Amino acid sequence: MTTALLSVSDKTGIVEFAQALHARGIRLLSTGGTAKLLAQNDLPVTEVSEITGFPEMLDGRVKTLHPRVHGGLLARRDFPEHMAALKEHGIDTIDLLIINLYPFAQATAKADCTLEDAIENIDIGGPAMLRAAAKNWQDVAVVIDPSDYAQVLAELDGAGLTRKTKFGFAKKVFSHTAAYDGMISNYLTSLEAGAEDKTADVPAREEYPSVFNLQLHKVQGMRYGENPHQSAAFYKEAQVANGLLAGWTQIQGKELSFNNIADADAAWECVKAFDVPACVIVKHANPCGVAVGATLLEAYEKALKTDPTSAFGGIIAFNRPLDADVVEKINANKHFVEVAIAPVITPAARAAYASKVNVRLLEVPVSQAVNALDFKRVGGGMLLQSADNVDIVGEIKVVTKLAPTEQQMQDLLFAWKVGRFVKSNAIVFCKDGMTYGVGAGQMSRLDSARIASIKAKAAGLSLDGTAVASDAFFPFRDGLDVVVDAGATCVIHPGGSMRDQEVIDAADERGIAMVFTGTRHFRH
Ligand SMILES: NC(=O)c1ncn([C@@H]2O[C@H](COP(=O)(O)O)[C@@H](O)[C@H]2O)c1NC=O
Repeated sequence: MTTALLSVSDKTGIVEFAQALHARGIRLLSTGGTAKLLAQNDLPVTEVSEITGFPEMLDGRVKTLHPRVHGGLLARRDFPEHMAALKEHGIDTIDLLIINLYPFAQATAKADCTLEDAIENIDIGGPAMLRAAAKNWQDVAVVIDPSDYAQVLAELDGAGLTRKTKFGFAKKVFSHTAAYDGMISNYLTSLEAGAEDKTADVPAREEYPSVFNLQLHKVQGMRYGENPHQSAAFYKEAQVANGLLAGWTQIQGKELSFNNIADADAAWECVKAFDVPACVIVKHANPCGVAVGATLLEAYEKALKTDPTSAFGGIIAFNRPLDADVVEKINANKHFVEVAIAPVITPAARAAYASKVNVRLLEVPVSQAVNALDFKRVGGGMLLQSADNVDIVGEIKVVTKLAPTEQQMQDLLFAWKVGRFVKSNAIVFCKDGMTYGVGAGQMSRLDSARIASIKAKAAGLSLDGTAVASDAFFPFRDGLDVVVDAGATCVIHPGGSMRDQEVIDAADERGIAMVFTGTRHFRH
């Protein structure tokens, strides 16, 4: 390896890396700003303009777009005719390319970014060199990630960069340029009509671009998908926001399955919604026990009471560090869980779980972060929407003669929070920071109401004095009658039905308190 070309926008670590290359006898070529920085640090550097015979021009739009650069990158060293062409035209080979591109993402994230600014931040020469070098990966190593600098130096000190490393770098490059172009496409196709006539303005943008590009990185292949005859793999975003499930650290247990991950996400999203110690137990993507308490132990014991039968083999999530006392209780209850999730699993809790080798333990930092967009696959298409991450929009309105007491209001708000994480139609009975009955995923709200009360009875729980949340309005009074017959004394739902008055009259007639939220929380 004799010659390296360095051309970076983000100059972090570049001086040290260039020093290390120089110390290994590698000649340094570089573009304007990068070359200047290297020279300031006493490194002998040849400017690209010296070898092209052209100054960098057009405000940097043309720097490296020249046969002396691209010939040096693209010539196959094992093709005599390629090498002869280089010799004929006096072109030297370039063996190592170190690049990062104009920061389009950072530029367009700024509130005052005009269309002109955005366009100027589209790198042209960089991707061209990246693609050239990556295409010729057998002869040229191309490094875009500063975290790879150390590996490059280590391999240079050995037998030279391996084919595996160079091919890995080439794959990384094409994924990177695909993501870079995807980002540009998302930006440009989100501009509102007429942006092209006002390039000096900050352009108005549609929420959803006309072409949507998304890049995901494979985390793991899976033994199977939702069912054993389905294949599956798990992918995640390049940058997972702190607090989202995909940022998990697995402490113990077998590999997570497709259903484990889907259910873990449901449990984690629900438990994160609470700001006091909380426990959520999920089965088949629905909470079958949710509770808050003064301690996690109390929250766990309450959550388990809702539906101990369904809780067996479920996914359990906590929003506070999980300590040994809770794990010991889980073990004493012979409560088998597939996955346990918490922001921290203390060494004592890990020790208490150590003998249950099949239980997957995940740590995920707690935060209020949610996915910016929610996706749902349909045949030949994809639905995109923003996250359903509001508890209540607007004011809660008491619509009955009877207003809820302070305690009832607390129970109603708890039930409403839980209801957001229950598949529609959702009916949730709650009291004292705990779910008493969960009716999920029924085609009729009436059936969800009936199922919730049947399940509560099966768990030996009385629904007397409970608060009920319904994820959408009661279209008729019948659903309301079912929950009041079961023992509920207050109800929260969005309202907005044609027959609101019929339902309000029914609530008054039955002597319960009812509030409207004005917000619906369907979940499919
Ligand atoms: N136009 C070109 O020929 C060209 N060649 C390299 N660049 C980019 O220029 C940047 C480095 O510039 P400088 O070394 O002048 O700070 C890199 O992000 C590199 O990707 C170019 N700039 C943009 O297209």
